[in-house]
Amino acid sequence: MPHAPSAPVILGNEPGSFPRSVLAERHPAIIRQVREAFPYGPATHRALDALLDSCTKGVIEPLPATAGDRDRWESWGLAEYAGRSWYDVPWLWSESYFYRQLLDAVGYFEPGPGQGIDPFRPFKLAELDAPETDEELAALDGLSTRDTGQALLHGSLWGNRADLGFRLSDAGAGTAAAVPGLVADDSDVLWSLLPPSGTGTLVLIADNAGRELVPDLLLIAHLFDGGRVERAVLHVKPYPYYVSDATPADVLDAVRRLVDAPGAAAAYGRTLWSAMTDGRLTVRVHPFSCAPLPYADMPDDLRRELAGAALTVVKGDLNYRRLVGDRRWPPTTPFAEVTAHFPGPVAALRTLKSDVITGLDADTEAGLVAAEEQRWRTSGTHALVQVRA
Ligand SMILES: O=P(O)(O)OC[C@H]1O[C@](O)(CO)[C@@H](O)[C@@H]1O
Repeated sequence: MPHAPSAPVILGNEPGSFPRSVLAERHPAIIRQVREAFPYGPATHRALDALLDSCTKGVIEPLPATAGDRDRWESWGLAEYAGRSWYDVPWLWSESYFYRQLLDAVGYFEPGPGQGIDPFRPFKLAELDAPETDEELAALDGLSTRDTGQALLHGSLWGNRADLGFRLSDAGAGTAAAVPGLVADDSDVLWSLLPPSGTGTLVLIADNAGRELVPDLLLIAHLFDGGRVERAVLHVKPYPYYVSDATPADVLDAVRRLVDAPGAAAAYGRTLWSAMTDGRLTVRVHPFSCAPLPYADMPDDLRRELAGAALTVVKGDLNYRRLVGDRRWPPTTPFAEVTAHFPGPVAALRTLKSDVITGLDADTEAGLVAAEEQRWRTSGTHALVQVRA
């Protein structure tokens, strides 16, 4: 068996690093934002205070004995990491566990008034209702048939920039013009895996709701309309995660937003509506979608499902980190090598919002470093389409 490539796992403890700033600054900001989202009662405020204390000054706490997913989390690393500093464990793990603990603080999992209430819903709905969303949908009316596929692929790709958590630390991120900064572009290979008259299944592992999920859905509708796929499976998160990650409720809100829109957007919405109604488009929530682990560790049932897809499209920065492994790879490490574990053809569509990168050619890396030192890795102004057929 060929030997799998490796590189150091990213932790949160390096002074001045991006991961450290997420743990030390972004997570407290998210707690503040959630605190103000709803008129929570005193017990929730106390629980949020305790989480703030734990994640800034304390250690990783276990889940309550009543938590239905406690065993799962123990096997995902909690047994090993409880009692350790949030900064000293893999950053992928500590970020993911932060969101699990945040939901605990607002009573998301326990019977009571907070059960099932998405603490991020006000921000997601505001984005879906924003005038920018109207403008993006109106632009569909002007697309020429010849370019539609590529335009929708780019819409889905750059939609990943509109990430609510990301905007907490970069106020201009959602509005600045997208630099035409594709650092890798395998879109020809992607289209070759989805030929017209395709009879296969597309799996799309979604990332953010709102202005990312809408273009993801438009892309899926386009693939149905063009006969490039027979079925599509949209994987979303089983519970609110990373502020804006899509859940099943967000999918329904987005499809309704489309069917209620004027012009071409409504036609795409109707394609999706009927595909959902007759079962060609299904929404899946797999527990592993919120796991703090790389996809190399995916469970067998998910592995079997993805093995049967004509293509799995993996959206966004976090999913990229999970796909290639959240490690300090030399940027020229081949994408095909770090995704060799994946059970079928896979495409990553991602704007660059964290240090992890693979699959660059040496000239591209040198050009980016010369122009921006290392800022291109996290600024969200560059993007990639990488495919392993
Ligand atoms: O929504 P996306 O594209 O997965 O981005 C979320 C990103 O937020 C961060 O976790 C930082 O909070 C990124 O590094 C991460 O990967």
